[in-house]
Formats: sequence, structure tokens, C-alpha cells
Amino acid sequence: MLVIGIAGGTGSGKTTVVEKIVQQLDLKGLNIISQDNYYHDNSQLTLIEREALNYDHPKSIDFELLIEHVRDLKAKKAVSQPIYSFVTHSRTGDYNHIEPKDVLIVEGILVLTHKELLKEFNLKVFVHADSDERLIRRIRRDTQERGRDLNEVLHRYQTTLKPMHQEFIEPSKNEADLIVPNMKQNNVAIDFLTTVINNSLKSH
Ligand SMILES: Nc1ncnc2c1ncn2[C@@H]1O[C@H](COP(=O)(O)OP(=O)(O)O)[C@@H](O)[C@H]1O
Ligand SMILES: Nc1ccn([C@@H]2O[C@H](COP(=O)(O)O)[C@@H](O)[C@H]2O)c(=O)n1
Repeated sequence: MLVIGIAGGTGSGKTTVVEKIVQQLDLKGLNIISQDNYYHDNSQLTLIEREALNYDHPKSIDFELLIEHVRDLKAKKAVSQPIYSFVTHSRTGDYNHIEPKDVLIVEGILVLTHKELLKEFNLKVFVHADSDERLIRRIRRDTQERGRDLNEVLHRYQTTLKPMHQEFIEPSKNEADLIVPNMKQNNVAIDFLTTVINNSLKSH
């Protein structure tokens, strides 16, 4: 199985880049795992306590479970992935059933920060967009899709998101084999990445 890690700051366009690659790949069997499903549950806390948590620090992710699922899929075992709600900041109690396929893409802001997870990747990609562009995209997305208001997004940006990005996410760019500039539509980078994946598939 070919395992690809795709990181980048919030709003850099990881999900969009993955969608475009998937459209272009000539493949039947591919799984996409988002790090977002592996946030710790925290349902033992009140909603107010959960709202105050730092969701951009590596400790906010259940990497143990994420790595277990990557290894299980590589060993051709199906996994039950928890479903996460950005509205309640906790797991919903429901699960996605994932059967192993030929290619696995693992995407998320912190997937290139964890030493053990890095060992599982055959190809490591970092999607880049400048911080002002990412903040604009984040405001739009979180107010339209994640039930947040402007004050919440800006407060989170200043208190946790920006410092964590500088401390953990930006340095993880050094782990990448490929950096995809995604300030504007970048079909050349998407074509290039698709070619690299197709070539890697031939040698697997
Ligand atoms: N190259 C781009 N140009 C303009 N908008 C983009 C581009 N890539 C992504 N977006 C938009 O930015 C927002 C965040 O993108 P998304 O792929 O969800 O980022 P991420 O998964 O890294 O948080 C989405 O609304 C998406 O449509
Ligand atoms: N309960 C939560 C959990 C995470 N976040 C934010 O999500 C961002 C990561 O997701 P992307 O799709 O943008 O990569 C991260 O920056 C967290 O701040 C949240 O707001 N609430």
C-alpha cells in the first residue's frame, strides 16, 4: 500500500488539493483519512471547557489511534474511525467503517509533526499558502460551515492557532518531499503530484 501524508496550515488547501488529485488519479481503491477525526473526545468536559481547548497543539490529537489505524490498513485490516463534530468539539459516537485499499492519504495540519507517523509515509507533501490568505479562508469556512462567529475565529487565531502554527506546523515543512504552493489555483503542482503518485504506484 502507498501511504501519502499531506500537511499544511489551516486553510492552506489540503482538502482541496486532495480532492483534485483524487479526480485525476486513475484509481479505484483509495482511502482518505483526515487527522480531524482523531481529535481527543473530551466529552468528559463541559462544552465551555471544550471551547477553551487548544486544538492546534500535537497533544490535541489521538496519534496513538491514528497510527494504529494506518498500520491496520497497511496490514489489510478494516478499521472503525470515530466521527468528530466541530460544533460540539467532541466525537459524535458514530464511526466510519474503512476497508483497506491500494492507496491511503492521511491529511491534517499536524501529520508531519509526529516521528512515528512519519515513518509510515512513502510520500510527504506540505501545502503552502500565506498566513493572511489562510486566515481569510478560515474565517469564511468556520463561519459558514463550522458554526463559529468572527470573534471566535479571531480569538482562536491569536491565542492558539498562530503560535502553534509557528512552533509546530511551519517547521514540519522540512519533513516534506514536496511543497505545493496553493495561493492560487495551481494545476501544474496538481499534475506534478499526480504524476509522482502514479509513478510511486508502479513501483509498489
Ligand atoms: N488555491 C485556492 N484558491 C482559492 N481558494 C482556495 C484554494 N484552495 C482552497 N481554497 C479554499 O479555501 C478554503 C479552505 O480550503 P481547504 O481545502 O478546506 O483547506 P484545509 O483543508 O487546508 O483547511 C476552502 O473554502 C477552499 O475552497
Ligand atoms: N474542535 C475543534 C477542533 C479543531 N479546530 C480547528 O481545526 C483546524 C484544523 O482543521 P483544518 O481542516 O483547518 O485543517 C485547527 O486549526 C483547529 O484550530 C477547531 O476549531 N475546533
